[in-house]
Amino acid sequence: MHAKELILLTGTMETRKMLVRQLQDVIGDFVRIHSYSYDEGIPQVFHNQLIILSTSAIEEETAPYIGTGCTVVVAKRTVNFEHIDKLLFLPEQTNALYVNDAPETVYESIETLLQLGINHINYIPFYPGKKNIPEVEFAITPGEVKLVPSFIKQTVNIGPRLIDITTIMSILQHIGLLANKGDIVSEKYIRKIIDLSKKLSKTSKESDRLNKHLKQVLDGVNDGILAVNSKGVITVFNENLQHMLGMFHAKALGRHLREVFHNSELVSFILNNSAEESSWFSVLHTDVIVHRFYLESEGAIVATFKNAHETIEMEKTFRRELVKKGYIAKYTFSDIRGHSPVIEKCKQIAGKIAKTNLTVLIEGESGTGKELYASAIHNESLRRDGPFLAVNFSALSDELVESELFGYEEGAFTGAKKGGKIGLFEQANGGTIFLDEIGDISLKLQARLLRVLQEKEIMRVGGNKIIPIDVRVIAATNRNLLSMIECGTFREDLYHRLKILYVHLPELRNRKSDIPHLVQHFLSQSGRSHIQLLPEVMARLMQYHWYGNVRELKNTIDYMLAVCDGMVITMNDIPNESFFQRKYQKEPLIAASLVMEKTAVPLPPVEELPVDHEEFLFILKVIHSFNQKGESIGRKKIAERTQEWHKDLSEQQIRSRLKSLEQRGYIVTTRGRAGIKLTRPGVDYLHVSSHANSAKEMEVFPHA
Ligand SMILES: Nc1ncnc2c1ncn2[C@@H]1O[C@H](COP(=O)(O)OP(=O)(O)OP(=O)(O)O)[C@@H](O)[C@H]1O
Repeated sequence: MHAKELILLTGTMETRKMLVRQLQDVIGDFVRIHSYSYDEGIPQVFHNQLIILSTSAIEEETAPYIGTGCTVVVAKRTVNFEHIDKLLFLPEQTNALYVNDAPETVYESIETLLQLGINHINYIPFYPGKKNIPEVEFAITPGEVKLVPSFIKQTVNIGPRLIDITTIMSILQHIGLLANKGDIVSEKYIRKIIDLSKKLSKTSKESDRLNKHLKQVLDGVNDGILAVNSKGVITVFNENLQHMLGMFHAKALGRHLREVFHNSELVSFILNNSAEESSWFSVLHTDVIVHRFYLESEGAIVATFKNAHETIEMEKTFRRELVKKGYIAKYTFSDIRGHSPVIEKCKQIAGKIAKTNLTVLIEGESGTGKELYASAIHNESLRRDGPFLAVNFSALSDELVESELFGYEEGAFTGAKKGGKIGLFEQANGGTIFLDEIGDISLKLQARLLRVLQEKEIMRVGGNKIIPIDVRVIAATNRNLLSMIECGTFREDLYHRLKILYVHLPELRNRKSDIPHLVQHFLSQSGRSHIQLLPEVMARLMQYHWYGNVRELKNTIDYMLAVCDGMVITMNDIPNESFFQRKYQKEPLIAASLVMEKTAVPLPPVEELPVDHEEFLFILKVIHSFNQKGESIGRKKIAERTQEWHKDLSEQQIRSRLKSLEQRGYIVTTRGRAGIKLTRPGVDYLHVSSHANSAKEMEVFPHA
C-alpha cells in the first residue's frame, strides 16, 4: 500500500466531485486522492490500496474492483453544513419532506440537522417506498432531487452529504498521519463549522435588522397590511390595519387568522394561496377591499386592506375614464381611410363581420384603429340603433371595473348608491360593448367575462338575481394573447369565446401607400386641407417606421401644423427624432431598431444581443430549468445560481437583465407563486442561442 495515497469510490459523479473537494480541502496537502464513480465507470482493479467507499450502499457494485491487500473504509457521512444555511430561509414550522435514498440516512441526517440547531422545520422522513406521505409544499434533499415526489412545489437541495470527522481521522490513522496531522485536520474541519455558525448568526442579525426596517415601511403605508405564515398564524398586522378595524395588533399577532376574524368567507379567501385576487368584505362593521397574494420567497400570504368607501371616493374621478367615449359609435366604414390591398381586405372582412351578431376580437398594435373598426362594425350592424359602449380596462382597479361592468346592489358595500347601480353590460343592452385592451384584465375578471359570454346573463356585485342581457361583445387587444395563454395570464377558453370572428389590423409600416391619403385626411379633419407638404417632407414620412401607427402619424401632422409658418410644411417642421416612438413597446416579437427604417427585423438575431450575451443566456437557462421542473423562480434564486457560477452580478444588475429580457418578450414576471416564466419566444431563443453557443456549454447547476 502506498503510504500517502487513497482511492475514493462513489456511486455518482456528483458525490465524487463533492467529496474530492472536501478531502482536498482538509487532507489534500499530504495525501494524494484518486477518485472514481460507479456511474462514470471504474477503470481497473485496485491492489494494496486504501479504498474509501462513499457509502455502504455501493459495497456490492464496487466489490469486483477491490483486489488483494486493500484496506476498505466505508465513510460515515454527515449533512453538508456548507449549504444548510439555505434552510434558514424556510419559514418557521415549515412542513418539509427530507428526501434521501434510504431510511437510515434520512433519519441520521434529520438528527444531525436538529443537533445543529436547524430546528425551525418540521422534517418529514421520505425515501423510496415510504407510504402515507402528506402532500406538503417543500422538500429538502442532499442531492437526490430525482427522488423528490412530483407534488412538491419547492425543493431545497443542500448538496450531497460530506464525510464526517471520524472517517477523516480513520483515514489519517490508516496512512500513519494521525499523530502528526490529526490536530491540523480537525482544526480545519472545525473551522468550517465555525464559519458556518458565523454565517448563521450573521443571517439572523441581518434578518432582525431587516424586520425592523420592514416594520417601519409597513406602518408607513396607507393600506392595512396583514401577513400569515404557512400555518395561518398572523405575523404582520400593521398600524393602519389597527386603525381601520379598531383592533390592537397584540390581539392579532401570533394567533391563527380564524381566531381573530370570525368572517369565515374572509378567512378562507385569505388562506387560499392560489392566484392573486381581490374581493369585498365587511369586517368588524367596516367595508373593505382585500387584495391577497402569495409571497413565495417567504412562504407567506399577504393581504392588503383598503377602506372601500375611501377607495371609491378616490377613484371616482378616474371612473369617468372607464367609459371612454360616451354611448354613441362615432365612426363608420367611410371614416376608415386608405386603399392599400391589406386595408381594403380588412374593411371587407369587417363589413361582413358587422352583419352577424357574433363576438369579435380585433387584434392590432396600438394606434392601428381598433376602436375605429369597433365603432364602424357597430354602425353597420343590426344593432346600430342600440347603445355602443367603449370600455377601457387599463385605467381602473379590478374591483371598480367589476362593479362598473356588472353593477351592484344597494348595500353591496359602503358608498354603494341607494337602489344600487346598473352596470355597463346592462346599459349596453340591445347594443354593443367594446372591451378595449382585453389583455389587461385580471384572471378573476376573465372568469366573470367568460360566464357572461357563455350564459348571456350577469349578476350584480352583492346581488343574487340573474339578469339576462343581449349585448354584442367586440374585444380588442394589442398584446400577444397566445403567449399570455402560454404563460397562464390569459384564459384559453375565454380567448376562443372572444375570437369567434377576428380581424387583424395591419401596421402602418406595412401599408405605407396609405400614408398620403391619411395625411390628407388629417389635414382636412383639422380644417387645414389647403396646407401643402413639400415632396421631401412626404418622402421622409414615407420612410419612418411608425411604431405608433396611424395615431403617431396623426400626432405628427398636428405637430407640423402647429409649428409651420405660412401655407407650406417644410423639412424644418418635422419633429426631431425623440418625438417618434422608437419601437413597438407592447409587442415583444418586434426588435428595437432605428426610427428611420433600414431593414425590418422581426426577431432579434443572436448576434444583436448585448455584450453580456452569456449572462442573458445563463439567466434564461436557469429560469427554463426551474420552469421545466415546475418550480417557481424569482430574482433571489437567480442571484444564488449566478454566484455559484462565479459571476458577481449584483441583485440590481440581475434586475436590469431581467427587465431587458422582459422587454424583449423572452420572459414574463408575475407576482405571487408563479414567479418568472420563459415565453415561447424565450424558449426558441434559448434553443437557437444554445446551439450557436454549444462549444462553450455552461453548467447551470454546478454541484457545489
Ligand atoms: N384607417 C384609418 N383612417 C383614419 N383614421 C384612422 C385610421 N386608423 C386609425 N385612425 C385614427 O388613428 C387614431 C387611433 O385609432 P384608434 O384609437 O382606433 O386606435 P387603437 O388601435 O384603438 O389604439 P389603442 O390600442 O392605443 O387604443 C384615431 O384618431 C383614429 O381615428
